[in-house]
Amino acid sequence: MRIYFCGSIRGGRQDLAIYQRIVQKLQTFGKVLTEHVSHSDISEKGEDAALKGDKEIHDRDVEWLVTADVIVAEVTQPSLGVGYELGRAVAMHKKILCLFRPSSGRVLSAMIRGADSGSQSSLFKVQDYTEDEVERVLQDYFSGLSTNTDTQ
Ligand SMILES: O=c1[nH]c(=O)n([C@H]2C[C@H](O)[C@@H](COP(=O)(O)O)O2)cc1CO
Repeated sequence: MRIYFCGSIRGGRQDLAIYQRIVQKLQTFGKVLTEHVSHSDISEKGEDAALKGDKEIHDRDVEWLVTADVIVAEVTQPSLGVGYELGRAVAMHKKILCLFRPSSGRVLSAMIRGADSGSQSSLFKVQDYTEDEVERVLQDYFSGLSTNTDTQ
């Protein structure tokens, strides 16, 4: 399973510790293409622009999106890049899980929450969670995916 993880970089790195827990758990389900999003040496300046220009970062990430089986996004810290990735992934008809922590005091964008039709079969899911339950929430989502695959 190829998993594309989205998390804020230039939007702010405040949630880095939770990104690390998410990526660690995702690695038990498959290959995380964007593991670097959880690296503590990537600041809010982004990946080393001298090594990789913005165009290279964009083109590489869109290519990874194309090959991904599932997208998991932590959307509590608002990020233009994450919003863009999600819009592109919707257009590609990918399975998407967005994770949001209401305890942050923020209200999630209607363009993200409203993309979840609420139906069982929706490809786009928004899940509210608290930090202590993040591994369980991921476990439940991925168990559901394999059950669906088994019955297809
Ligand atoms: O250096 C980068 N590398 C990179 O892979 N990204 C991608 C992955 C993240 O899910 C998303 C973060 O966007 P932003 O930087 O606008 O918060 O964009 C974004 C940047 C910097 O914008």
